[in-house]
Amino acid sequence: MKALKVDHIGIAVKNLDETIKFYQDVLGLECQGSEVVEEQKVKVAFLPVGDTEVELLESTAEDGPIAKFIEKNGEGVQHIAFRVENIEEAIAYMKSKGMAMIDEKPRYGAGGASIAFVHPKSSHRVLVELSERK
Ligand SMILES: C[C@@H](C(=O)O)C(=O)SCCNC(=O)CCNC(=O)[C@H](O)C(C)(C)COP(=O)(O)OP(=O)(O)OC[C@H]1O[C@@H](n2cnc3c(N)ncnc32)[C@H](O)[C@@H]1OP(=O)(O)O
Ligand SMILES: [Co+2]
Repeated sequence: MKALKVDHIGIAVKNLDETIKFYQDVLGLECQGSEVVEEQKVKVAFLPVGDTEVELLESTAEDGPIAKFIEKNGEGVQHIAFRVENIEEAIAYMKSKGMAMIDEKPRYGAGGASIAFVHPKSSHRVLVELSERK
């Protein structure tokens, strides 16, 4: 298994529209659209930069992972997503290396990706997302 690239950097924000303005006006990025991902209780916006993307995440529910993260830490980088060739193989490989998987089966990710999270306790306190895109 080899991570192919940084697919995106996930940033927890309180207000999507306000934060998008910063990335557009100050960093010159363009928002490629937004999507509600019910399963993760988030509304996401993607802003491509080079061959990767910034993923802005606003919570849609008080008990969602982004709401909890902001409650504890405030806004900021919440996860890093690595692109993998085959998500099932990547999950199996991670498990063989003793990683604690939050998701043992692929879940739906924004834009139709297949994703799985590795628990930060296994990955030196960085929440790692694995992402396969067809
Ligand atoms: C739409 C999709 C996409 O890209 O397509 C997305 O990205 S969705 C992105 C949003 N979805 C997700 O994040 C789903 C996966 N995340 C989760 O299941 C959860 O957020 C967990 C990562 C398990 C954390 O849950 P919770 O806060 O309830 O756990 P906890 O308070 O017991 O925390 C356990 C330990 O992990 C640490 N911890 C918690 N969140 C962390 C984070 N984001 N980065 C690094 N460390 C983190 C805590 O400080 C704590 O450390 P200590 O024990 O040392 O105090
Ligand atoms: Co993500």
